[in-house]
Amino acid sequence: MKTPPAHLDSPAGTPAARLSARGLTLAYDDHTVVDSLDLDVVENTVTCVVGPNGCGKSTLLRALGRLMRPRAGSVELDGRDIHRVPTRSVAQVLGILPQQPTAPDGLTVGDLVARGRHPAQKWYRQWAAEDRTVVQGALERTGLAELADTPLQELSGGQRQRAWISMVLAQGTDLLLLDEPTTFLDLVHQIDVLDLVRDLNRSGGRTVVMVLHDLNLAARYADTVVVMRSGTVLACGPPAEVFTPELLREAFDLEAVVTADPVSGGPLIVPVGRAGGGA
Ligand SMILES: Nc1ncnc2c1ncn2[C@@H]1O[C@H](COP(=O)(O)OP(=O)(O)OP(=O)(O)O)[C@@H](O)[C@H]1O
Repeated sequence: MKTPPAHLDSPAGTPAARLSARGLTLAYDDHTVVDSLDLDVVENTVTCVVGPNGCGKSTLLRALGRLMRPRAGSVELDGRDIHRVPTRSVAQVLGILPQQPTAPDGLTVGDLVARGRHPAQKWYRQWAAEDRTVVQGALERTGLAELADTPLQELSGGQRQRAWISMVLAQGTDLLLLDEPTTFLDLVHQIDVLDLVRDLNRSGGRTVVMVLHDLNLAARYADTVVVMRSGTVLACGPPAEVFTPELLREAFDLEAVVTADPVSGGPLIVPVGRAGGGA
């Protein structure tokens, strides 16, 4: 994939939006899923949230994206409780790709990506040449330009995932929250998407928080890894410091060898088996 065009960058000269969680508790009915969690997302970096199934990663991401109200504590955007910030203002700085996004039947790829522009549009300006350029740039950036007129339901899982990523890109926000952006993607497209995310961060100034299951991809692409277990943060820091055999045992019940990734020089996790030798 190519370097992101300038119009997909964050607005020049504007300070990056700050996102944090303070004593965040999230629950579904009486089931507490995230418990008194504190997190400061460092601006202009890539943060990967990892952890075993069901530990609360998606729930945390949804709350960070204002899709869920906390039971206690808060999510703060630039120091303000995110639920006190108007929806449109949030959408202008924060784009979220949930785990299982849904779209109405018949929507084409181009229509979906164009929807990403809505928060950027002013009441007096419905659709401008700039919006068209941004949508086209986002489609090209994810290799979908030729499928712009294709209905979403006719795409493969991987193509559909890239269409949603294009929509979030077209939103042009400072902050990108991505839940499993590599779901359904083959290995080459996984690397393409994560290279794109890194480009958007490195040359586009975006702050990225993404949930990833693949620890080695997290090790390669994250500046900071947040390791969750049972709704709390077990460890947070650079992958080389966080991914130790002890931590992997504690967080994932995984016995693993941690060696050097011959490509990135960062940690490479080689699973051995379940810690304790159980089935
Ligand atoms: N909409 C919901 N209603 C009720 N319970 C939910 C809902 N969504 C998630 N849960 C529960 O909350 C817990 C955390 O789920 P969550 O999806 O946040 O975990 P996760 O770490 O993202 O998991 P995975 O790695 O499997 O995607 C699980 O026990 C799950 O069953």
